[in-house]
Amino acid sequence: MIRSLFALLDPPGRRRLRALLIRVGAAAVLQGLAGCTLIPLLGALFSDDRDAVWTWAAALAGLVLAHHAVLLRNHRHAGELSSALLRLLHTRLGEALTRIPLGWFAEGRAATVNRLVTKTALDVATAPAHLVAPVVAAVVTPATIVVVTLAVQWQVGLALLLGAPLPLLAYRLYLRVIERVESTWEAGTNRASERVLEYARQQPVLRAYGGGAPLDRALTEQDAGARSMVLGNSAATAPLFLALQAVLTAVLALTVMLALGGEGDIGMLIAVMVLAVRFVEPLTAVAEVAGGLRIAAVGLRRFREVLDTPPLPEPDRPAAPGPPSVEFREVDFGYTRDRTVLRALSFRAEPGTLTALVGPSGAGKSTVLSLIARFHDADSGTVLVGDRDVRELGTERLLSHIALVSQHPYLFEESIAENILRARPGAGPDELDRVVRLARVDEIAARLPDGLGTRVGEGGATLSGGERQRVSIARALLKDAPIVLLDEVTSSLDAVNERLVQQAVTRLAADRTVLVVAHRLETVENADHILVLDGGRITESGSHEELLRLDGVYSRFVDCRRQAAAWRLTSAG
Ligand SMILES: Nc1ncnc2c1ncn2[C@@H]1O[C@H](COP(=O)(O)OP(=O)(O)OP(=O)(O)O)[C@@H](O)[C@H]1O
Repeated sequence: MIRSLFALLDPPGRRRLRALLIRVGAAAVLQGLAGCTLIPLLGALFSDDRDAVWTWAAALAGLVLAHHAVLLRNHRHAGELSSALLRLLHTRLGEALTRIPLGWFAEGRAATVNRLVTKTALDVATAPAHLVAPVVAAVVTPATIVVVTLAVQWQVGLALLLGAPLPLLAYRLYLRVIERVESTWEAGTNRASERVLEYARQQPVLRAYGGGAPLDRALTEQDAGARSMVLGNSAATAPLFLALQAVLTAVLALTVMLALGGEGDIGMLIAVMVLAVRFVEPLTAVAEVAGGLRIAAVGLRRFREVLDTPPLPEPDRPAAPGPPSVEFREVDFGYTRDRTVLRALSFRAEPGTLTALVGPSGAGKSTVLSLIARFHDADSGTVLVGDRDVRELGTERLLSHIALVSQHPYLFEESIAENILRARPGAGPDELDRVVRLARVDEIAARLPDGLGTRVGEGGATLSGGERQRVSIARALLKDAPIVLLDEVTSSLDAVNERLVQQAVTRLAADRTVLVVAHRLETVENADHILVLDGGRITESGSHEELLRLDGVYSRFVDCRRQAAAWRLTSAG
């Protein structure tokens, strides 16, 4: 753990930790030496040498005072190191989150990040202050006592030396048990955090369909994990304390035998007995903090897993893209090694055209968009934007050329205007006005009490799905990127909203290269090029008329949409 802390810290932090360890070591030596002065002190007492008694009593008092003075300073320094470490962990995590491939966040990582920032960072940061000192003392103080005891009463010194591995073995066993129960508990706690977030956010769905069951299950699983953690902890602590008591009992028995056999004077033997107790004391203290130490070590490993997640490789000098085409050349991709989602996918979208992606659910349409925006890199083949490999453009330059409008756009808990201005914070009121009109957000603002200044709640909760998508289209219009990746809303919108969203999409598409995961017939019919995806492959491609003539998957898709539209018209009528 100390090694991992060193690896994590910056040079000043490393210097601080090194200085703290040296001072903690010095405090432990002073503690050991203070104990050892008992030998001459008790010897002087029993031989009635008053001068020597005062001298050794003064030495003992001096060592105890020095030990406490160093401890006091250590507490202050450990506290400073902890707060520096906490800041560093938060900063490093913040930096890592901006570098990690965007696809990483799609895999339910919100609870993990939340836990790292709140609990795990504290567990790790407080480790040097509360946990490292007992560990260092557990090694240095007994070592000092062994050295001195070997010098004055070698039999007892040897017994201490030979007995020391027993508690160490018990400690290793303890760590192994704790590691196993800790990881089950941690996984359960993470799952419970995710379900709690879901429970708080998705109350309408839960009330409509019932089903607090997943949360109940997750909490039960977490309880079971916590129970096995407590049970495992006490089961593994017992052998540790037993080992310590065994060493202590053996040493005390040996001392008594030596006394009865007339070896050494009585004062020294009593002092050695006291030293034997002091020998196990720091080891007992470390057993008490071992659980916390383990939790901090596991926390540090979790931090490292996130901090060491490799970012996508970035070019030294990002290339400049040409006219905004998008091309896939023989692209294979899978989220996991064992499942390929896109297979040998090839197509080209010319600049200024609209390409519609259609196909059954799970065909890989959204995955195509995520590879263009480089949320992930292709496993093989090449994705080109502006006739350049996206890997040569670098993520920052690539994303500056792309506007993304997702099916469920996220709006921040701020006003509509602030949400739109995120695309270009320096934009003036005229520009804001223009995109608001183009995306038909003016129609939303007119109905709201504070117009564009109305706050929209977490995630845009106070707006409808269609309204949220119009605000996000305005945001994309303000960004004015030459390439637009659009995932159309699948949920059925009312007729007015549908018409307004369609108008907004048409204006966004003008003069841009658009790739749209299309669910609306009107969008598909107007596309320059249609790609039909099935099972990660393009099974049909061409214009609307060409594909209808094939009488295949596309033609069935169109029939389906027409029936749905007719049904909606009939039911509206
Ligand atoms: N983050 C992810 N991790 C693992 N698998 C994923 C992930 N995202 C999508 N998939 C899987 O990849 C496949 C393609 O998903 P994708 O979302 O691209 O399909 P789609 O055609 O857009 O579907 P839909 O129309 O339902 O949105 C699916 O089988 C899906 O389960």
